[in-house]
Amino acid sequence: MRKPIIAGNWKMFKTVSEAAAFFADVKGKAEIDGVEAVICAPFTTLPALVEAAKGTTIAIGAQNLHFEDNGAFTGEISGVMLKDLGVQYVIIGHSERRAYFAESDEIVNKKVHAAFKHGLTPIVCVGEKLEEREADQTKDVCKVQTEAAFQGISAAQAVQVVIAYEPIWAIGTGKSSTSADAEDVIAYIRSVVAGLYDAATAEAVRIQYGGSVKPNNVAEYLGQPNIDGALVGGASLEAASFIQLVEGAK
Ligand SMILES: O=C[C@H](O)COP(=O)(O)O
Repeated sequence: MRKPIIAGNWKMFKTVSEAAAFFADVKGKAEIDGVEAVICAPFTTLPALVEAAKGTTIAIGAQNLHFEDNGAFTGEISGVMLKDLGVQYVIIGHSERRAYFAESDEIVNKKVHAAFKHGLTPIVCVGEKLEEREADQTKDVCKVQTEAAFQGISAAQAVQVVIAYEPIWAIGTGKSSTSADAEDVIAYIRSVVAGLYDAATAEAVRIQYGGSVKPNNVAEYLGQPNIDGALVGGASLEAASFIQLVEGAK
């Protein structure tokens, strides 16, 4: 039985005081039996959030990490540093990182290895561009990205990975994939994982949908047999909305 997981991706939003105020508002309310709630926040807010989350069921995640432990990589943050803070999750390979920071499938894979090396749970993003969707390449793109991300990852590690299927054309646009389309692609991604490992491993992996998920559509996605949660950008920024998203995943 896969536990539903709602992860907020704040992207480049919120100061430390804004993050603290948000957490005070969701504490207790976004803690719902049977649903895992995660907040993936900017690096600067992580120490305060990790501290605030102590004793709660809300997990804190980062939005990126470097694949090396340390070194001359100006501006980067490593898994060692995130683990040291008490961070539990890390988003890897978000389409914005792939598009604006030239993250290749190979880099994504190195980052997945780095996350496991430091006991962080990766949320690995895959998904197609609009032109790839229109060219009927959605499943091919997701297959290539998924297989690359899992390269060299053991079955014992694979079951811990959270995959986020995010069609790029649906991110921040208000144009969400239909729940049936998202289910179709996510079921396919699960079959790709089965091909890499086995049916039991694929059954255990949690796969989220992401792309214009809102409180009013989250339950529809989560109602699909293969959709185990959501990675949410815009609608995760307001406390009331984040609480509704977690409630909607029950
Ligand atoms: O990581 C989250 C996704 O990019 C979705 O963002 P959105 O919910 O604002 O469309």
